[in-house]
Amino acid sequence: MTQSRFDGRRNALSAPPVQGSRALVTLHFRTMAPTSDPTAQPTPSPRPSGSPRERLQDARLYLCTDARRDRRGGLDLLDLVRAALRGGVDIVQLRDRSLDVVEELELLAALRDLTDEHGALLAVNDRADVALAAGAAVLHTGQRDLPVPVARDLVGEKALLGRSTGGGAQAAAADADPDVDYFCVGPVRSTPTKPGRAAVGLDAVRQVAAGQPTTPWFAIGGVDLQNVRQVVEAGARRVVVVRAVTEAPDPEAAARGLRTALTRALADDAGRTSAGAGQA
Ligand SMILES: Cc1ncc(COP(=O)(O)OP(=O)(O)O)c(N)n1
Ligand SMILES: Cc1nc(C(=O)O)sc1CCOP(=O)(O)O
Ligand SMILES: [Mg+2]
Repeated sequence: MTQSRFDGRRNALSAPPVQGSRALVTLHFRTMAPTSDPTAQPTPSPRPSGSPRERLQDARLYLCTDARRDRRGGLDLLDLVRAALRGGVDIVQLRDRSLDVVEELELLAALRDLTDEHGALLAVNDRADVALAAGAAVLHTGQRDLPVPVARDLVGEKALLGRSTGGGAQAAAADADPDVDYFCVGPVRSTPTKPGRAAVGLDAVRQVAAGQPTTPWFAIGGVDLQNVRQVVEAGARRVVVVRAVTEAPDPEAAARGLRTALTRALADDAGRTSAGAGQA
């Protein structure tokens, strides 16, 4: 596992962190050890280079994961994320409220090395200060988190802002907001990963797709290999998953399988209908 330790100094080797109009946080990290497994085979990245906003346009598969402190008998966090990236994940979010800020920043520093190596995007959940400190490309907020204008003011213009919605008016508002770079629609199915949140169902996905949003959007909640085609047929072009990768016995194979299924379903759907043409 990569060892990244907080030392309060700027990492001269890394790209400068995204700066907000109000630079509340000036903490930076220095990577203390090689970031990749020297025995691992290099994986050619199919992902395009370009700005984070350009890469978001091409993103299809987004992984949220907790810190895997108990490992559940499987891979630790960095091995899991490395496997998921090899399998074709485009965006990785660390979502774990049990972490204190120092722990979260240490893990984010290591995750940033990994996502950078793979041309993927790193996302921080909820906290603008942590996103800034980690130099993450993406801050994701929900309906009960920082309001979008406040989040934008804190993280600055370069950062990508993601927003959770339950579809309907929330999705329409997110799509109309120029500060929202992407939004999510869910939970498509009820999920133990988000207890207490009622499923919005595939109808909500269909309704959002029918509105032909211009902002990139993802379906989330209970998405897996078995139902990803249905989700695409309902109009989604991108998906977020948690358990489908984090609880898989082979997370790399799981991510690759999802990616392949998504790509095939998208190609078939595009062949069946032109309604998807021009959709974000
Ligand atoms: C990519 C992505 N989509 C949705 C969520 C959920 O956000 P939120 O509703 O704020 O709930 P928490 O994750 O904060 O519990 C997300 N985090 N990421
Ligand atoms: C983190 C999260 N947000 C949701 C939303 O609807 O906003 S659903 C969800 C959990 C998705 O987990 P899984 O893929 O394991 O079902
Ligand atoms: Mg949140």
